Amino acid sequence: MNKPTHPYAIELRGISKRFGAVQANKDINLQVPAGTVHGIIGENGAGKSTLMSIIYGFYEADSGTIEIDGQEVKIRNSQDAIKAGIGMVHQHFMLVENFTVLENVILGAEGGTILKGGMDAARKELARLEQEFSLDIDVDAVVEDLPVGLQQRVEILKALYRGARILILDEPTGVLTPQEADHLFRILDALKKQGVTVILITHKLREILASTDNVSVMRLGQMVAHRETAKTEKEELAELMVGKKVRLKVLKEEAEPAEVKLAAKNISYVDSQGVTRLKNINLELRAGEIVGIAGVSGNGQSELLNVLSGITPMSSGEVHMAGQVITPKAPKNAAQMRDLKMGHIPEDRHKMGLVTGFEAYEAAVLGYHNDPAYNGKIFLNRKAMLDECNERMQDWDVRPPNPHLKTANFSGGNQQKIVIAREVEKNPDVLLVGQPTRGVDIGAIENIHEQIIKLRVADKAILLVSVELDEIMALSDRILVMFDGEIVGELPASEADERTLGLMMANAFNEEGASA
Ligand SMILES: Nc1ncnc2c1ncn2[C@@H]1O[C@H](COP(=O)(O)OP(=O)(O)OP(=O)(O)O)[C@@H](O)[C@H]1O
Repeated sequence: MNKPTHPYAIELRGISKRFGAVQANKDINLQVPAGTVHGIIGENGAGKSTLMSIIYGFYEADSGTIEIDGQEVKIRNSQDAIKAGIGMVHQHFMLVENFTVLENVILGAEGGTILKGGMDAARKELARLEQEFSLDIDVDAVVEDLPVGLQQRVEILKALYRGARILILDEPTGVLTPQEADHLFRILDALKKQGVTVILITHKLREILASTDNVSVMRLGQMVAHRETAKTEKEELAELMVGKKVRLKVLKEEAEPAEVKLAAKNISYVDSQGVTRLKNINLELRAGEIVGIAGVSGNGQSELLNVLSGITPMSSGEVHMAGQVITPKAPKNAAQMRDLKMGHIPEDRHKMGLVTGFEAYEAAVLGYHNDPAYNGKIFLNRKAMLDECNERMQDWDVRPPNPHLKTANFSGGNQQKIVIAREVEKNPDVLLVGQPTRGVDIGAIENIHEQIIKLRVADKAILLVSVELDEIMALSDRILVMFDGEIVGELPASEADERTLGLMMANAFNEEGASA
């Protein structure tokens, strides 16, 4: 890798971007020293993604300049960004699942390594990069067979193959196990040693403190602070982001679980391809307890939430709830489960929680539109819906508090607040919660966690699925671990730690336990 030729790999001056009434970026200045890891933090809607989209050419700034290695560049699209040596690893991977790693990496790559040297040259270059940065990838593996952590490394390889010297990672650890996240940070370290500059967007201050050299803080579209990481701490960063002191710990009393509110007995689910996704799941949720489900994404957690919430019919087994026995022969759909007082915060807010073309006040009653509160004589009572939406936006600090804004145009965290508020405010007896704080900032996490604890205090039964082990450990009273469609272990939260859970999630506990 070439030695940096300028102290700043990238420098932004006076970048502004407006979307209608929203000033998403305002006069942003940023200097990222070459060969460093630079964190960008900020609340939901602070403008981080907009800024990165400008650097990567998805949006053009209204004003301001971008310099790479001291040279001003015009970035009108992602091809320009790639030419300027910028690579981006998105939250949602952009890989062709049934292609191999090699095919994915060379797909669409410009410059014609393939043309000049054929596949062999491409393979050689990949092997070099793969080794240089300890990526640990088999370039002939088919992407769909790879766990998420490896798919992410394929994205990194793809960017490096295209000559990236500045790599932007947007919330990279959201879907990783702790072990995969550790590996990612080792890779970032290797990148840095080779002179690559990394920009890391994350809501996790622990990651910022552990892996960055400098950190910049955004609030309400502006860059409000820059800090050398070694000279700051979690509390200061949280306060800079939110503009006030933030409690970083969940406060809760000892649980006093009461009667069983939901019991799943021997549930199995075989999908339309004939693949068994859930195997003999047995679990009970009691009033006044939070049961956490830990697991690497894709091990049946989503299917479990879908089956329990009535979205997907189970293949065998029974669910007992509110005096009803639900079986494959006597199923209940999602609306009927809602009538039994089940709330569901789905994992994927885009696909299942919202209709992104709807305005916020419409999305705020999705699934509850038959509620008499919103029912006019012929049409829905728009005023009642708007009033309620306005009130909830205040209570849940949704930004901007505009019930007419299309849900697609809220930042990820604010979309999440709209969904959670809708489900929690209906006061369910049983609440299924999937990834409640994915992509949500520290202030909003505090609020969401408080609400979930309040429901527990009010004797609700809560099933929490999250890839965030901190969250599972902080909120749950009991933790179940899922692997390959089965519950492979259970621990009281008081006995759980990250390493133990991480190993159980990889179903490696016994082997490592034996060798430790
Ligand atoms: N295409 C768009 N049209 C209208 N408004 C937008 C658009 N994209 C972003 N915004 C608004 O710009 C502001 C900044 O959003 P942005 O996504 O950059 O924030 P963020 O800091 O990345 O948030 P998060 O952490 O939730 O991802 C928000 O108020 C958002 O609603």
